[in-house]
Order: sequence, then structure tokens, then C-alpha cells
Amino acid sequence: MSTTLITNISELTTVDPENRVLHNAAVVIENSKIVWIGAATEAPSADETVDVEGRAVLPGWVDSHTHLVFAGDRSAEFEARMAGEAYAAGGISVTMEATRGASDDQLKALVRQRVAEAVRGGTTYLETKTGYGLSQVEEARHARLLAELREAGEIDAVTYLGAHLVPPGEDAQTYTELAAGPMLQDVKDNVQWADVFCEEGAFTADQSRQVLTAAAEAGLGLRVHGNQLGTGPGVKLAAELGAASVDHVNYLDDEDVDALAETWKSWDPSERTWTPGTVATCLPACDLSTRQPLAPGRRLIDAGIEIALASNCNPGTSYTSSMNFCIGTAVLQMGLSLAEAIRAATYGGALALRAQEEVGSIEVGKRADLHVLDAPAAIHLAYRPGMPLTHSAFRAGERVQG
Ligand SMILES: N=CN[C@@H](CCC(=O)O)C(=O)O
Ligand SMILES: [Zn+2]
Repeated sequence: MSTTLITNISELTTVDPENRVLHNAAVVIENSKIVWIGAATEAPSADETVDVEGRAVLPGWVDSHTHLVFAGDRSAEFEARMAGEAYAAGGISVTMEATRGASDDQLKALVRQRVAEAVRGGTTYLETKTGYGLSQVEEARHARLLAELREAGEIDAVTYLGAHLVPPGEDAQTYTELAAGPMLQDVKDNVQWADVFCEEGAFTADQSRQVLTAAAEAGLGLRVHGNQLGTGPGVKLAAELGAASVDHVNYLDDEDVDALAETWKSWDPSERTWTPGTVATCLPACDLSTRQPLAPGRRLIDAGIEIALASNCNPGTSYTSSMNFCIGTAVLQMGLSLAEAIRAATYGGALALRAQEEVGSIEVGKRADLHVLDAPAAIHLAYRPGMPLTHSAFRAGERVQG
């Protein structure tokens, strides 16, 4: 049993149910868990002391939406978009080709490199997806590689996204049957979640429902990419099927907002009890990179819906894992307060992964996932956008950065 005292914290943003922000604070970690929080002057002694010298500390980021298994480069597509081309789902097949050509070792090394980048930016709990394989053999291979990384404790959650795009030249209904049938059976033991891209140019509501229903029967939790490029059925489908999250949510009509709000009726946000509903995950870096309107985070929060902020790190629409950037954008351009943005990128992400009992806030009994900023207060994340503000990070009590 080993204990670590982290002390001389100028500002400790707990994201606990009372949203407490403590000053001149300290935290004690025992092995992988938080065992004490309070005033630095009252802290118990520990085996090791880490003096953060007046820096701000907050929970490690929970990045609930990434696509890290890919090879190849799509910077030319991005450049064309900046010159006025529209984003289209078809770009996924460019990455599919490049990814199929990479060996297991190459893909694992690429994922590890991207996870390391995320950790350097303060991410301590991370989900990632398959979805650039798009054949039974390739999706199974990507799921297996990710399961190996999860077993090694390098990532936290794995999602099956076989229904990302109908591969060029294939029949949509035949591919849907595959994704809901044999492909799902091959991946199901290596993943915890299933996702579909329910959008014009990807999968219809009926096709998405077929894959998600089969995934639920196989014991997987559900998530949906929806309403990214226009209004559509994704959000309502996610609410109908009790998905843990619907991600993108750029184009929402009143019925979409009502459907999501309805899922949160049996949730008490102050006590954090009863059943969580469908989290609306906003992806601001993606919205900027695809020149879509920023997701309406303010409207969603005001409607009583829990939101998450995530990076959506992928080669097509959001080639960044910087959660610090997402926070800055949410505060500067989405009308969120700093506290709301931090909560969305920590506790909100944890809710989206149904990991809220384990991570997402600094509370006694939770996993010791801490993000130390090179700043005296967390508002510097928006006040000094683009600056390298991650000083150090602890994941399950281990120093993983800094
Ligand atoms: N929307 C669907 N999938 C990814 C983009 C995939 C790509 O273009 O490579 C996303 O979340 O934005
Ligand atoms: Zn995505």
C-alpha cells in the first residue's frame, strides 16, 4: 500500500455533485484511488509528496469519442475543404484503403502514438473505435488489436463501428446484414460498445436500428453518430433505443431536443442518482474542421440534457486529441461557462461511457485521474487558448505525464 500527497494546489476543480472549487487544497492518493481531499494545511502525511507549486488541478479529461485505428493521410482533403469543398462521408473509404494495408504492429504503434499524444494533453480515460476496416476480417482485426491495448491498460473502452460507411461497390442492405450478423459476432467479445453512423450517405434509420438492435442483443452498450451533416433520424433513434450517447448533434429540431430531454427525466443531476439518459456529445474540433455550425451545447444544457465534450480524433474530420482546445472553444464560442465545459469533458464523458462511478470527478473513492495545469486557475484554458497548459497528469494514481 503506497500513499501520495499532492499539495499546494491553488485551485482544485472537483466536478463533484456540489461543483466545489477548493483553494489552497491537497489530495491524497492511495494506490489507484483518491482517499482524501481538503485544505492543504490539514492534509495527512503520505509516503510521497508532490508539490504542484500553486498550479490548478482538475479531473483528467475523459475523451469519450475517438477513432485512433487508422493509417494514411487526408491532409489534402482537409486543405480542399478549407478552400470551399464540403465534407462528405465518402472520405472514410480513403482511410479504409490505407488502414487495410497496415500490419498489426504498424496499427498498434500508430494507436499508441496517438494515445500518448492524448495523455500529453491531460486525457486519462479514453474510448476509441473500429470503423476503418469495413470488412469482417478487418473489423475483427481492429477490435482484437484494441482489446489487447485495453487489456494492457493503455485505453479504457472500445467501440465497434462496423456501420461507419457502406464500402464502395457493396450493396447497402447486404453490408448491413453483415455488420448486424457475422461481423458483430466476430467482434463482440473484444468490445464494450456498438456505434453506427446514421446519416445521409452512411446508414439509414432502419439500417442503423438493425445493427444497434443486434448489438444490444449481443450485450453491447449503444452509441450513435447522428445529425452531423443535417437534420435526420439519428438523435431520435438514439433516444428510442436508450443509447448512452448520441454524438455530433449539430442539426437539431425541437423534437430532437425534446426526445433527448425525455431520457433525462429519471435522473437527478444534483444527487447524480437514478438512471442516466442519452448524453449529447459535442465535438467542437470536428465542427470547426468540417465548417459545420458548432453543436448547440448551450441549448442542450438549458433543456436539462447532460452533454459531453470529446475530441473525435480521426484523420477525416478532426485530427486532434486536444481536449484543452475543445474546452477553449466551448467557452469562447459555444456559450458554455468554464465549469460547464470542464464538467462536460470529465463527468459528461464518463456518463457517456457509463463510467461515472469510476472516473470523471475528484471524489474520495474514485480512480485517481488528475490533470495538473501549468496555470494557477483553470480559466487559463480559455484565456490562453493554444498554449501548452498541461503540466502533468496522473492516471489511476500513476504519473503518466510530466
Ligand atoms: N462521422 C463519422 N465519422 C467520423 C469521420 C470519419 C472520417 O471522415 O474519416 C466522425 O466522427 O466525424
Ligand atoms: Zn466519430
